[in-house]
Amino acid sequence: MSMESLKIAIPKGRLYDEVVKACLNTDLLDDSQNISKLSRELVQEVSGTGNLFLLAKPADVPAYVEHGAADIGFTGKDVIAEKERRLYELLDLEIGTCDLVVAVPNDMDVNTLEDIKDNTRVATSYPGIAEKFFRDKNIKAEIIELNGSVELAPQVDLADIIVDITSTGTTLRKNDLSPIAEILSSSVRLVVNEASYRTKATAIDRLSRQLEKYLKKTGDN
Ligand SMILES: Nc1ncnc2c1ncn2[C@@H]1O[C@H](COP(=O)(O)OP(=O)(O)OP(=O)(O)O)[C@@H](O)[C@H]1O
Ligand SMILES: O=P(O)(O)OC[C@H]1O[C@H](OP(=O)(O)OP(=O)(O)O)[C@H](O)[C@@H]1O
Repeated sequence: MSMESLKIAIPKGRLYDEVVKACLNTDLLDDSQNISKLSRELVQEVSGTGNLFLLAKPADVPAYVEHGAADIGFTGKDVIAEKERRLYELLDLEIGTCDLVVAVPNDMDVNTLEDIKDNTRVATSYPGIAEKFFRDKNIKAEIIELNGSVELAPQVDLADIIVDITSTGTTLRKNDLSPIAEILSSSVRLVVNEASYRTKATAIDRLSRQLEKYLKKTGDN
């Protein structure tokens, strides 16, 4: 049976290997149809299927999907939640798991959210999520947007506290920070363009079922 071909936005950084591994268990890709991030080609056509893999920054995957440059995409819930978008979130792949937390310097006298004073400066790469979180808690925070190495900011007095990802906890620990609240727990999700889900429903539903089967198989082990 010939399937509709799909444009698939995938994250080219740390999530790449696990996302490709999941795709290898679907019609999107098989072992003989290699894609490679080492080639530096950001659009890669898969032989035989007409599927196109787009290698994007994880935070940009939702934009490619929302605007229809990609039919579907794989990326972290953290970056999906950062901005309100018109797209469907179809599946949790349970890979790339990490937590978005509020963390404070160990020598700061703050143990819970209630201890945070008004006008506290918060460094984060998630200004949308952080803004909303503190607003909902009636805490007046001043958000300072950074693109990475957020744990550095409190050490040089650019910010008082941070909102950032933690996974093993090493980066927080090595920078004398402790988490005091979890904002969201993240993992890789399959997201789908709204129009593509109407015009390519057969291929997308089939893919979703294959991924679910793969998840069940890996979960059982
Ligand atoms: N320590 C971690 N452990 C597991 N998953 C993580 C961790 N940190 C981030 N992630 C997930 O991976 C995504 C970021 O991936 P990656 O680090 O490749 O992108 P990036 O932030 O654009 O990095 P860079 O700017 O270094 O290319 C996050 O959005 C999150 O979903
Ligand atoms: O709990 P850990 O296992 O230490 O992981 C957490 C770190 O991983 C990510 O950083 P990344 O390596 O992507 O660098 P970045 O700070 O430039 O985003 C995240 O932003 C944390 O800094």
